[in-house]
Amino acid sequence: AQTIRFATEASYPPFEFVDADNKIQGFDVDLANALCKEIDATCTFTNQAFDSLIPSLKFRRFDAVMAGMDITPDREKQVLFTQPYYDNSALFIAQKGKVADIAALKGKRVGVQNGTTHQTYLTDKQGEVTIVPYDSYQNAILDLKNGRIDAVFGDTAVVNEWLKQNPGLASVGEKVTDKAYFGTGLGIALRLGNSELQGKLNAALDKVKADGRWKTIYQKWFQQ
Ligand SMILES: NC(=[NH2+])NCCC[C@H](N)C(=O)O
Repeated sequence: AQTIRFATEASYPPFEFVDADNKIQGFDVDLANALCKEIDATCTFTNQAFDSLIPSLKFRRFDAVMAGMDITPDREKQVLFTQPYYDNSALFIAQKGKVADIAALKGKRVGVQNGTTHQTYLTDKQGEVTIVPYDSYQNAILDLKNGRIDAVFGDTAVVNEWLKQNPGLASVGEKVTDKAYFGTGLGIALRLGNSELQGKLNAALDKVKADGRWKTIYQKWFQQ
């Protein structure tokens, strides 16, 4: 059977995280395994910095990136995406009672992970905030709790997870859905030209979406 080498950045529950046994787990991993089963492939997962995923994919260190990655026009110039496998949006989070709304973020320090759409959006659209880049969102949340930064900007599903774990934090303003930045959903990134693998994964996605497997995996990770 074919082996598909997946890479991710595993500090982003519930999409991907490293468990107590040092195994990479989460929605993306379960979905990837369902797709691989469908196409009779063996799948492996490795973990590395988010901003190095696309460059390493191009260098053929692995075959696919599944990392809660938004399908955006910018990235589509560099990689080939599957059809969307999850609808996405973004949300700000801060200490409860500290930031009234998005306008109140003016002049404040906002943490984002390097290489994310959140970082690009703030750079282009929120010139008045001070962007504080992190290697991982885990470290950004620690700094938010310690008061070193005023807010963090991340994917809505992940922000909701942080809210569950941290009663002292609250979301700020409405979800941000600007398609130019947050795209048309999350996709699996492949090398440009790898339409063979794209075709297989898209057909497998159609299957698992239609037969209820997608929903089962969704409920496991996104419903408490
Ligand atoms: N595994 C991760 N750390 N993912 C971060 C993804 C952030 C955002 N959805 C993006 O595509 O840029």
